[in-house]
Amino acid sequence: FSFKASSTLSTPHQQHQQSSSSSLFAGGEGGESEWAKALQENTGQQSGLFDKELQQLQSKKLQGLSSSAKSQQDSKLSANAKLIQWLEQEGDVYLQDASGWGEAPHPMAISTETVDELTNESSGRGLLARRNINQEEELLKIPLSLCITKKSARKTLGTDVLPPNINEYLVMACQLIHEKYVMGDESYYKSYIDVLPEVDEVNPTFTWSDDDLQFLDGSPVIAATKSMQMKLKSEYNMLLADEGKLCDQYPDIFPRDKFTYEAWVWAFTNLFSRAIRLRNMKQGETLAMVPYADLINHSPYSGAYLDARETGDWLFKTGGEEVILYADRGYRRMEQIYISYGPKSNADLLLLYGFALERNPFNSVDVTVSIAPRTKELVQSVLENVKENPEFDMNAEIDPLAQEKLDFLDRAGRSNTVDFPCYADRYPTEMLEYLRLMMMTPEDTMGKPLRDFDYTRTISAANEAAVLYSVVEAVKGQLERYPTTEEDDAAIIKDRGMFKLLSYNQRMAVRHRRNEKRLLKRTIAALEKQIKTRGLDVEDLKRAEGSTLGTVLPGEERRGQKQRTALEDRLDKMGLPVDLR
Ligand SMILES: C[S@@+](CC[C@H](N)C(=O)[O-])C[C@H]1O[C@@H](n2cnc3c(N)ncnc32)[C@H](O)[C@@H]1O
Repeated sequence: FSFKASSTLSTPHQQHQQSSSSSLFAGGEGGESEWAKALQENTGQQSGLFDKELQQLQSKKLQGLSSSAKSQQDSKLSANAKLIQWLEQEGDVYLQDASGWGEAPHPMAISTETVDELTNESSGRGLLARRNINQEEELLKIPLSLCITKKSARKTLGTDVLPPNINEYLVMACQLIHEKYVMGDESYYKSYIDVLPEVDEVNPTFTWSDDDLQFLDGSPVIAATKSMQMKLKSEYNMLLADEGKLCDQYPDIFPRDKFTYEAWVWAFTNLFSRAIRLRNMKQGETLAMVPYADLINHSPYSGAYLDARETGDWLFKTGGEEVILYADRGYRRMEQIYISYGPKSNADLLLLYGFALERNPFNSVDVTVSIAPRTKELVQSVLENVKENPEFDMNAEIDPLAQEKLDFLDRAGRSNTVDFPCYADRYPTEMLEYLRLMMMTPEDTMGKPLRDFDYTRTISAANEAAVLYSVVEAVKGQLERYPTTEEDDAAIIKDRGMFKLLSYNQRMAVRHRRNEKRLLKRTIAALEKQIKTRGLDVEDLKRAEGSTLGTVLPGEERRGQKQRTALEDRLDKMGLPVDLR
């Protein structure tokens, strides 16, 4: 089997569609050779041509494998088959490839091993098209009654033990631990729990060792990871482990030897990388672990996403709810099906899902900008300590608007530090507004108060120049934090033999830091071009570049910030309690 062989399955028109869709996925997701590789992988179901073909290929492939790899493969296959059986029995989910009464053959099958085409790294299990699939075809339907949610967790562990206002991540983590470590073979969800990966199969950065994290030195992912680690530990202690908490209060339900911190980290590894927020529920929204649906890998180019709907047809509503997925486009037989986990940057993916993409249109790097307004006191104190601050501009002047700027920020509930996601070609308006304000001079205000200006728009050419130059400076500052250059990283990756010797985490880290540097360099180039094309680099606007106002003062960057970091914003959006400090 090869990609070319597949063309016998499709019409010329379909072939045209196929090649255009595979070029869309040239970022290592669904490209042609991955398609061919996926073909050589495997599924766990017994009947039908598709499975027979795959089994034949499978046995060929297994010939080259060690016996431990073979037995690992076998146990994965049997876990897949058991999951499908469980879903059919318990949820009446139709997953067969044969047509039945009123049911079309199920369009997908589980592959136990998929790989990223560009990096050749494993992406674990995935779902493949069993046959050609039309756009908008229904791909799956899983009843909510089989999902793990806050409701199922409270019901399982006791509604009196876990109060109604408890955070859904925390309570679902408890149910996951309960099913895997307390109930084990007796768990109702056993077939589902058995296909959930271990921590070392996912490797989100919050589970990395400090040695591995060192490979990310300079990257904002480290701070995000450390915050997350602290957060997980304190949530664990506050809910379960501290004196008088659940392990003490209800030792039968929360036995300490099962509700360990390791189990907690396993539960969160699975929650962060697999739980889905269903928004279209009868009663608002809910976070859910959805068996089978959570076997679908991520592509930032996919237009498909999972959501809930009420069961039954338009005439007879049955009162239940189910999770559904429609095809975002046509798929050819054997192609891997992807959904979008949302517009996530590589840093987010690495932190929560344990992988990053070589091509990601949503990629960004968090950059901190902090402009210290030069009040009289500040300038004096810095000049007094000039030895410690050699980079400080000796001609620094007091900014006559400094105090007004600080008061303005204070009234708006803002601090003088912004942490913003830097994309190669766009900047958040929040950052531009902040910088426009901080760069105001008496020539801009002409005596009017600062609050009379609209900072969502350009104030003056000189102000805009100062803004863009300070973004360049902040981005350069971020680049300087890395101990190695992009070229160093590229050389490490290029030496394939050596690169292979690094662990998965280390390889991910090197690729990631290189991609961050690439993005930051592109940002600088784009900004410099913009400054030129907008005519902002002319001499009489020089106050911008040489401005005493545009520099980040030593030690000022993180001091006294009130505002949340970009990570906290993301956790907030995910529904986690976010007060990390
Ligand atoms: C919802 S699960 C998808 C199924 C998963 N592959 C499995 O084996 O169970 C999400 C996890 O799949 C992997 N994954 C998903 N999309 C990926 C991609 N495009 N590249 C690499 N790994 C991916 C990551 O390990 C991620 O944490």
